Amino acid sequence: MIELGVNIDHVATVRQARRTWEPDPVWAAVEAHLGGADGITVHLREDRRHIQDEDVRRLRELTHIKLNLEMAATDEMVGIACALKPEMAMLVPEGRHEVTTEGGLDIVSQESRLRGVVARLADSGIVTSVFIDAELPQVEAARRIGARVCEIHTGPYAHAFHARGRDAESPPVVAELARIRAAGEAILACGMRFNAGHALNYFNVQAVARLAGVRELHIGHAIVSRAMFVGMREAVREMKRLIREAAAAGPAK
Ligand SMILES: CC(=O)[C@@H](O)[C@H](O)COP(=O)(O)O
Ligand SMILES: NCC(=O)COP(=O)(O)O
Repeated sequence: MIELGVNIDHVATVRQARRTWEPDPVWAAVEAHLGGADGITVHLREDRRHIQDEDVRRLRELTHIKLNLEMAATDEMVGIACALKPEMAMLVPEGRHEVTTEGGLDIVSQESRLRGVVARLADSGIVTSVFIDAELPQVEAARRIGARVCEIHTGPYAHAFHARGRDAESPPVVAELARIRAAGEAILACGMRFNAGHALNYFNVQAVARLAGVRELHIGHAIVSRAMFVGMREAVREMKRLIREAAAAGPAK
């Protein structure tokens, strides 16, 4: 079964637009769970533009939902993770001016520092995932620093899919998907867990869910957007159904 981690960052984005108390991301997490989410993802950004420290603390205190904490590989964030002990911490690159994460973490250029971060997290019982581009040197570096999970950045595939009018057969879309597939095969060959995420939505998710060996998809913006119209439980149910159907169809020939 492919698990769905629902990213609730943008529930907090709406709340922070007014610096008020609603909508509550913890409530959204519970609704997502009731809709069938297998876990919750939050990205505690250094600039705290959406999710706040208190949200993560309340998620841990008030729910028993598996938590994937996305974070920059900084001392501050590692300290927060070690105190809150999410089931998984995903290391991501952060740019202060980006609208959302623009690329994968460059592990190759900072291997020794990141090896220390992974070791600190492991000492607190936290599994480390790394958000990387679909590039074999990054996969190999992820293994060397001791990451147990790689989440492949699906943004380039999603953007190609959108730019090509949702034509799954168009060469750029096929090429991006092939890159994710090759990275996934390398991740599995290294004995790591193969996850994927970023900019997945109700139109583009099925091709990714059909990739052999993919274990978890992390999806936020599309689900939160749909939840505005149909409610969080239904938005999650619909996404789970698409993923289930695609996985049942098996890898594309
Ligand atoms: C790492 C990733 O692909 C996303 O989870 C993204 O970083 C979420 O953060 P924002 O919601 O701030 O875009
Ligand atoms: N790691 C990807 C994630 O959590 C969700 O990203 P998006 O669906 O909001 O682009």
